[in-house]
Amino acid sequence: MAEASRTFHATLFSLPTFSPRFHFKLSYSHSHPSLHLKRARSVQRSISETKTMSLNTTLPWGCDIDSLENAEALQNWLSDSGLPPQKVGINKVEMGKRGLVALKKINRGEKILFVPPSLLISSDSDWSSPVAGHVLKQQNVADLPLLATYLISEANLQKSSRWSNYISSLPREPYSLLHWTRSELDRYLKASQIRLRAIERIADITGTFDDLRRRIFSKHPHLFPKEVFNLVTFRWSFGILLSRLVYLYSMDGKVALVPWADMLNHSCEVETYLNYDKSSQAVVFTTDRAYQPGEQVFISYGKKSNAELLLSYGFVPKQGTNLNDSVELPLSLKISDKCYKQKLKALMKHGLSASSQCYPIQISGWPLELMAYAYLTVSPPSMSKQFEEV
Ligand SMILES: C[S@@+](CC[C@H](N)C(=O)[O-])C[C@H]1O[C@@H](n2cnc3c(N)ncnc32)[C@H](O)[C@@H]1O
Repeated sequence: MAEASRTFHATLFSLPTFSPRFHFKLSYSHSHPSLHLKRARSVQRSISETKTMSLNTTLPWGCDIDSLENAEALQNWLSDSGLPPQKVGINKVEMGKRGLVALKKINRGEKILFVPPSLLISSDSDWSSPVAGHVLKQQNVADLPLLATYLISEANLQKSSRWSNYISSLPREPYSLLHWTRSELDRYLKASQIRLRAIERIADITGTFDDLRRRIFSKHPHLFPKEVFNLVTFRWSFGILLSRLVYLYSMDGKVALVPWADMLNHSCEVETYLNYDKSSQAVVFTTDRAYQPGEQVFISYGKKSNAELLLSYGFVPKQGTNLNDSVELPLSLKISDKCYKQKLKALMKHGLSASSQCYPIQISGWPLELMAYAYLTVSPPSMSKQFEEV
């Protein structure tokens, strides 16, 4: 297998998408999450202010999502390209800066959007520069790095790419921990597992880019000039993919960018996800509530903790609004326990160890396994016959 595919294996398996089915192992903070996430929210602003400067000068594509720049052009292009008339439109919103807002009354249980497959961007989309696509596919580059390269290649073509209007509407700087420096991660995510996952993710992306550069880009500089295909543009394209890709369960698990649908913001209160609807042959979602004209329409990006949302999407929901928020509690067996050996034997029978077993605690509850571990650790010697049952 190509090195790039291997390098990206880890990241692919923690890929966030707008789907509950891509709900991987949760990562929780050891310190009080609301404390450092509050800091993270404030640093998000100061970091994006400083970073936008350098990225603005480097990236000649995308837009500033604080404004509605390019939104009208996107909507016109989408309707010319087969998107049917919509009950929602892009507007400025309180949660998520830009979002989709109801233009008419939308009923509960109604399907909306209807994005046709011809508007989906996936690893099998046609390249405007077919030779570049062919070279990458010949080298068995995995889907995610392939898509990241595709996005840069099309972005660089500007008006000559068929995706020009879409790319112009993407954030020039996607909110993402990928843009945080190591000292910012260490400072603001101190003692949080998210810090390690963000460091790993940045290392994965850097490693994947280095591998592509060494094996492919440097050998075909006319197809992949380094002024265009570099770490800055890769961080941008991965930031876009990680915060916007959609997992389409009914399309055999295809992972794609879905223009228009990716303007929907997340709400912890809704339980509805994007999917391909075979009967309408389009990407839709079914509302789980009614919306009045002017109200922002939301989907769910999955049942994720605040830390996970910060890691993949660069935002933290308002304090106390996310019932899926969780913190990981480490439990361990004291070596000074009078029954250490017997208890360890009981734990090992269940594939557990004496040191630091971590369990998620949510507002709504905690796993039975946590209770069992805790019962065992506090059981007195008189209960030694029941250790294994616990
Ligand atoms: C799929 S895009 C949604 C559209 C995005 N607002 C835009 O203007 O391009 C995901 C990004 O939207 C923002 N977002 C989504 N839901 C949010 C929320 N509840 N609060 C704050 N930001 C949110 C985050 O920046 C996230 O990375």
